[in-house]
This record gives sequence, C-alpha cells and structure tokens, in this order.
Amino acid sequence: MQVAQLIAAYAVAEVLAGHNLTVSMPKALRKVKSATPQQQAAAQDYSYLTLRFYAESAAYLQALTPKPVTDDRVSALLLVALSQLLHQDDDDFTVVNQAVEAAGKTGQRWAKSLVNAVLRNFLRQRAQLQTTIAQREEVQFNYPQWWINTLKQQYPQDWQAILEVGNSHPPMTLRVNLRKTDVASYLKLLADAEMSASHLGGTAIQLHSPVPVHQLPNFEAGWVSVQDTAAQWAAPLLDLQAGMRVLDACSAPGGKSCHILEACEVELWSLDMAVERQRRVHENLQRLGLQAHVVTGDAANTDWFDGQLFDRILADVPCSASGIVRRHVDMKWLRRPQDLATFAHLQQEILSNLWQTLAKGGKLLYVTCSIFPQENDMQIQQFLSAHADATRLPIAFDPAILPCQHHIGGQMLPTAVHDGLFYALLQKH
Ligand SMILES: C[S@@+](CC[C@H](N)C(=O)[O-])C[C@H]1O[C@@H](n2cnc3c(N)ncnc32)[C@H](O)[C@@H]1O
Repeated sequence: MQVAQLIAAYAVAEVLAGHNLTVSMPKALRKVKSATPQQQAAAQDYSYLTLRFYAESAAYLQALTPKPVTDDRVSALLLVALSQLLHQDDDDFTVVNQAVEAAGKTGQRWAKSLVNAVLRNFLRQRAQLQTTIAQREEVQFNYPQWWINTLKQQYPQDWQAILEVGNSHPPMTLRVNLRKTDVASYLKLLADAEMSASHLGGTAIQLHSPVPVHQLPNFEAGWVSVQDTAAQWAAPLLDLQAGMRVLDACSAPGGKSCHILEACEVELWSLDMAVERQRRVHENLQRLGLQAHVVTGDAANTDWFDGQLFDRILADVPCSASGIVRRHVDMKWLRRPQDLATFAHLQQEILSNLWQTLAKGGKLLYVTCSIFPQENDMQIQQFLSAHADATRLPIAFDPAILPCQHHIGGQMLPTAVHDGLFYALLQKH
C-alpha cells in the first residue's frame, strides 16, 4: 500500500499548507494516475486517519526529529505512517517497509533512510515517548488547544464527549423521498440488498456500514438521498404549507432544498453564490424529479431579488463547520480563532439582508453546522437587539418527527446518531 501512503502524503501536505482536503485529495490522486480504485480508497482512508489524529503523530514526529524535516511531502509521509502505527492493526514492519518504499518515490534521495530511521526509532521508543507526549491536551484529544478551550468554556459538561465524537467515523444516514417510496418499502429493499440499517424516525434511515451511493437501491431513480439526521430537521422546522413562496439561501449542494420540495408543494427559490456548487443542486433536483428556481447570487445583498416577499426563508449560512468535524477532519487544523469573527460578520450581514425579503408573519430559520456560540446564539441575540420586528420562536425537537439525542435549546450537539447543528426560528411581525 505504499502507493496509497504516497497519495495520502501528498494530500496531507497540501492540507497542512492551508488547502481544503476536498480540493487536495483529487489533486493528489491526479498525481499518481496508475493507482487502482483500492489504492485510491486506501489513500482516502489514510488521509482521514492522519488528519483525525494529526496532533498526536505530529508530536511524535517532533520528538523523533530534532531538526524539522525539510520536505513537506516526506514529513507528511511520516505523519501518515505514524498514524497507521498508532491507530491501525496493520503489521508494524509492513507499514514501515511500505513507507520506506513510498519515500523512494518522493524524489528526495535522502528520504528512504530518514523514513526508515524515524519509524524504527518510533517502534523502539514508543512507550517511553508516550509518557511525556500524551500529557498534552492537544495530543490527548487531537484538536488545537484554542478549540478545546472554547468548548470547555461553553460546554463544561459535554466538551470531552463532543471532542471524542468529532474523532469518530460519521454515520451514513439516508433521507427517504416520500414522493417516490415509503420508509418500510425502502428498508425492505436495503434488507434484500443485505445492507443492514435502522429506521431512526421520520424519513431517516441509518446504515450500519457506509456504502458508495451508487450501490444504494434506486439511488439514481431518486428514492433516497444521503443527509444527516440533524440536517433533516430543517424542513419540518420551517412549518411549510402548500403554495408558500420559500427561499433557501446558501443552498448548494441542495440537500435541504430537495427535502423542502419532497415535503411540500411550495415555490422554491434556491440561491447560492457558488456556481460550481450549484451544478450539484441541478443534479440533485433532476435525480429526485423536483423543480426549483435555481438562482446565482449573494445572500448578503438583494441584487437577485424580484421584490416579491417570501413566506419562509432558510438561511443555512457559511460557518466554521465545527459541528461536523468528523466529516471534514481537515477543518479543525485549517480554522483559526480569528475566523469565527469573520464568519460572524458575514452571517450577520446575510441574516439582516434576508430579513428584508421576508413577508410579515413569515418565518426565517437560521442554521449553522457549528457548535461555537459566536456563530449561533450570540448571532441571534445581536440580530434581535437590532430588529424590533423579529421574535424568536421556541424550537421543539419533537421525537415523533425525528430523533434529537442531545440539544441545548436550538443547539444540537454531535452524537453517534447525528451531527451538531444549530437552529433558530425567527418570525417577523
Ligand atoms: C452550509 S453550505 C449549504 C448547504 C446546503 N444548505 C445543503 O443543505 O445542501 C453553505 C453554502 O453557502 C454558500 N454561500 C456562502 N456565502 C454565500 C453568500 N454570501 N451568498 C450565497 N451563498 C453563499 C456556499 O457556497 C455554500 O454552498
């Protein structure tokens, strides 16, 4: 699997240089065109593993290399191999030998002997190094210290559980398209295909093991979509009625837009500023047999607005993604504490701008996939203090609709069953 290690090292090096894994992974795969699908899948797994446990392997690497490794890819290859040695059951010497072979392909002549020496030293000194390295909170939890401190302060009871969930593998949850089938029939299809699954409630089915979407029965025919349970709360919380004019601002790739249309006959405007991401909105609408006005525009201004007010607005604003870090393991290393203020500023701009396009009596559902209060409750407080015509309505996560395992007000905390999303419902009067 040295090919997989090499590809993962390319991707991890890019992330550590400040780029998203969603961009870095395809770029790394293009560099090694000969990789088989199995090697590509393993490369993906190794990159996730390395970034999930980055603080720990970086601490070992630092202890084992008194001078920093000068080549970013060789350094990343060492991180990949250390993560495997720390967190996988593969034979230690096989991992080391493969990493040494991979080092030979980095183009650095010195790399093979360095990788060999560092990894063999790790195997010899592991127990001794662990006693000092594992003391550090950053290493123990594998998050930046500022992230740990923020959660400790905000969630004195739950911070450890939140961090641990963020390092676990995310569940794969499906949303059944009730326009095409029903939950019982789809569960039967899954059972016939020998895919073990549980009905969580409402339209949500959780698979016991993730599968590629093309293997899901009738996926192309639009019978199901992949959507976490927490995200499936948006449509029911919007309190939709047939004939309403609804805006989904910040809509790409269209998960919530499609759910809204599956749930109710409304006139939907699906707005996003990212043209590339809007291709996915079109694909999803087409696959599910749904129709919307897909509009390219900035939710922080009204250039795109035709003057007809909306009855409902969903504002699923850009955010730190701190509530879905197990799905985007690179985010915890890419974000900086000061990013929260930048997001908060943009979120407030979007919220205030969209408010002008909401009809009297209409409702706006503010959503983030964050667990940081600066992007959530504090935003809503600030908005309410500046808008006398806004009332905050209580959010009820009714278990008869869908499960919500753990929430504090509108803040769903991440658990084994669902992601961590924030919901606030505002009404205009
Ligand atoms: C959290 S994602 C939306 C996910 C989507 N609602 C779904 O359920 O599939 C946030 C989206 O906001 C878009 N976005 C960011 N800033 C924006 C802005 N100023 N105006 C409109 N869209 C924006 C991004 O392109 C991104 O697609």
